[in-house]
Amino acid sequence: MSAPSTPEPVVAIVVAAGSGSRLGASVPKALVEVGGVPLLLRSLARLAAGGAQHAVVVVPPDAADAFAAVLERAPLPVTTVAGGAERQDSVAAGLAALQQMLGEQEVVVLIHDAARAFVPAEVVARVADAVRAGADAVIPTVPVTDSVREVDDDDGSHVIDRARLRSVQTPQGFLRSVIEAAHAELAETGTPVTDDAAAAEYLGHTITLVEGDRRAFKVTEPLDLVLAEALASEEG
Ligand SMILES: Nc1ccn([C@@H]2O[C@H](COP(=O)(O)OP(=O)(O)OP(=O)(O)O)[C@@H](O)[C@H]2O)c(=O)n1
Ligand SMILES: C[C@](O)(CO)[C@H](O)COP(=O)(O)O
Repeated sequence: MSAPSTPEPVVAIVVAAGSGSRLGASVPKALVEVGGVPLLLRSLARLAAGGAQHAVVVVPPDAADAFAAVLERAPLPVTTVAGGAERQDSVAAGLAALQQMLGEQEVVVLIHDAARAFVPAEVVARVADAVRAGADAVIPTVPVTDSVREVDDDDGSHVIDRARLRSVQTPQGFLRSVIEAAHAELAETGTPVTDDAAAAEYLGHTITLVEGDRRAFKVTEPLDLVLAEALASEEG
């Protein structure tokens, strides 16, 4: 009888290098405090509670000191690396840092937006479990609740069946070998994507959808902070 295989460790890449121009705060969005706690630390706590053992935090190159000061309070071991101009560049920087840390060791990688600071730990665990169960690429999604129309070239529009639509959240989970190869291919071909599942799909991998949660919303605009503050005070 062969010994049971050891499950791969879970490492998070938390992209926090965006400026948050739509939020319009005086500090990078990941450092904006909600209930007195920066969004970045809230995200890290959720990832740790969901099973992440280490995090690579991708930070804005011009704010490294401010991030280092906040990360002294991180709830799990972290490595920091400077991000790039687009989210995709920041993910690539995080993957390169993982390569430096781990060589070729296979791990489950959870790629998460720092701005999705209230993602429940159960969603994090659900994504990691699906990767461990053999899925190539796993994303949490929620149904779309508005009616949706697509604008046509002639200024008209037509309705889209929302029953078939899903909003995509993070963390998105992959075996490291899968997402590293995908991002390398995108860089080679200069192909832009808005999320990492699209990167994996570009290489032909199947995307597995798991149940997300409305609380994993992305803090993007000032109104989102109202909901964030309400969730923070509900938690105490
Ligand atoms: N060059 C970039 C751009 C975005 N992000 C990160 O990717 C996540 C999703 O991006 P978004 O929330 O849209 O953040 P911003 O790009 O900062 O927002 P905006 O477009 O309003 O400037 C965020 O956690 C953000 O910090 C990043 O690491 N590097
Ligand atoms: C990855 C993502 O959160 C999935 O919804 C999203 O694509 C990133 O946000 P952005 O506003 O497109 O940068």
